[in-house]
Amino acid sequence: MALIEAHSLGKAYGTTRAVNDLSFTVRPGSVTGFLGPNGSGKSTTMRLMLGLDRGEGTTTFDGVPFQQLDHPMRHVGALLEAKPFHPTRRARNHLRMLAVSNGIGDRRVDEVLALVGLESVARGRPGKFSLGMGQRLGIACALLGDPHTLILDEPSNGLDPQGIQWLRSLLQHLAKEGRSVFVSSHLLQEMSVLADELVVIGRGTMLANGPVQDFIQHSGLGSVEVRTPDGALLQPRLAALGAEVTTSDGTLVVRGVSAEQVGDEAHAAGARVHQLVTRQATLEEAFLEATGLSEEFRGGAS
Ligand SMILES: Nc1ncnc2c1ncn2[C@@H]1O[C@H](COP(=O)(O)OP(=O)(O)OP(=O)(O)O)[C@@H](O)[C@H]1O
Repeated sequence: MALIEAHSLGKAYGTTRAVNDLSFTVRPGSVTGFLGPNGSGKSTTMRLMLGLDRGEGTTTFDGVPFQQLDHPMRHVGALLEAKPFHPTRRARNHLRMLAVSNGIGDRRVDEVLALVGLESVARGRPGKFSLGMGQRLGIACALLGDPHTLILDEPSNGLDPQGIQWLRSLLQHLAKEGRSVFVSSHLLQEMSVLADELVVIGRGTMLANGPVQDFIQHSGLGSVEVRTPDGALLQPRLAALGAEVTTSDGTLVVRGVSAEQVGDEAHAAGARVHQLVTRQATLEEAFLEATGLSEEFRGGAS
């Protein structure tokens, strides 16, 4: 078991509410993606979960708050935005220091260095590491205690495409082993293939929480595209059902009704259908729709 339960998390900076009454659970065996626009409160939420910021609410790991865990690194592995590496302390020594203070043996240090692909630079100094190498060292720290729970803030930052694919397989593998993985990312395409569940926030407030597929389907942005020479027969029937219908190149683009309903109406109207395609919204489209009104920082039109 490795259940994370966050209850009524909240945090204000002066008069700004960065996080507002957030409650969610991260189930063992799943990757839960944490999405929100810039400045929506993701990093603050993760710090609150780990007791690194003072605020409202509680987070428990199998029922126990982070501060009350014996050897916390063995229970919860965390990667936060600010990397606390000493720039001149060699990577392996940094890991060894962490290991000793958490009762973890040297063998595990070498294991995690190999796991993140940093064996060849184990004696290198993080100050000279690229962004991606620093990120891999951060992931090694998070994995050091072989924890059953991971909280990772933008772990794919600075990773190249191979690195992102590697990280995806690693996190999915760890989740399959029964661990809980809570991970934030701005890479929505990546999140759509990585995550099972989502927590989506805007301006510190919960916008959606549940399976990725539900979030995409509820967006209302999916459509059914019908290629028909008899659009004039079909269109009014679909409109009468409440569908939103637009035409493009002899194809009706229908929103708000299912493919079955479109097929049935075409049959009833005697309209010939040459092609009928269901097009699902992308996670990016669903995310933009859900967070559109809650963006903290919005660029002007170019
Ligand atoms: N130390 C701080 N002092 C004052 N305000 C802060 C502090 N840290 C964060 N904030 C504010 O709290 C809000 C949430 O910030 P946070 O960094 O948690 O967002 P985020 O979702 O992680 O953003 P990003 O995606 O850009 O990393 C923002 O309005 C930010 O300006």
